[in-house]
Amino acid sequence: MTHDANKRGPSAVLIGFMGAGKSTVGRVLADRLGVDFVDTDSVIVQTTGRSIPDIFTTEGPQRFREIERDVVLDVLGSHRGVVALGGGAVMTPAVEAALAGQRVVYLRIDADAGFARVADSDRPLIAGEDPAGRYRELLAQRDETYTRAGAFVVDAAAGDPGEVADAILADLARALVGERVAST
Ligand SMILES: Nc1ncnc2c1ncn2[C@@H]1O[C@H](COP(=O)(O)OP(=O)(O)O)[C@@H](O)[C@H]1O
Ligand SMILES: O=C(O)C1=C[C@@H](OP(=O)(O)O)[C@@H](O)[C@H](O)C1
Ligand SMILES: [Mg+2]
Repeated sequence: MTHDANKRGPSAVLIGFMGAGKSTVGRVLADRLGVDFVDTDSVIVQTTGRSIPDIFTTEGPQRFREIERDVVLDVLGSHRGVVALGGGAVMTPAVEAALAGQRVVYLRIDADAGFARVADSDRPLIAGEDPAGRYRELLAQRDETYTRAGAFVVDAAAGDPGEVADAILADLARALVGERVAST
């Protein structure tokens, strides 16, 4: 999906799987751009007053996706800075549709590197049996959607979070130059 230079929306929306660094890199990117940063998982925690694992356990994954969809659509419609989505948000069709034409950055990570980053975390989708296998399987299922939704694809393991943010900035700058050339 390419982005539409004339469409209003966030400066950039980061998508990709758990551990890609959306939350970490997104904050650095926002600092560098001098704009606000919103992580939709943090908004979910703030608005519900509950942790993500708690919502998954007590309400179930489907209800989590509904809450997530409402928060993400609200943020995409109102926030002009950098947005980091939760890894599964794009799998909700209404979210993927809302991302059309936006400056969407797919932070791509391979299964080994990504799992190593989140193996010790409390992410509910890898809380059961065979977390490494589950991680690999889910990533394989989602890669096509991430690729379709992302206007830019950036290697999430290209360096430390600052270096990944710089790689995103370089891509955004190249696109900006392309837009100016196209409009002259
Ligand atoms: N470029 C990077 N290099 C090394 N570690 C990273 C990088 N980006 C993120 N991390 C680490 O990986 C873990 C997951 O990062 P996070 O930003 O929560 O990912 P996501 O939001 O995509 O799930 C955190 O411990 C974070 O510090
Ligand atoms: O991939 C997913 O379905 C999820 C990713 C998590 O966010 P991060 O991608 O920021 O880890 C969080 O939204 C929740 O645990 C579900
Ligand atoms: Mg995150």
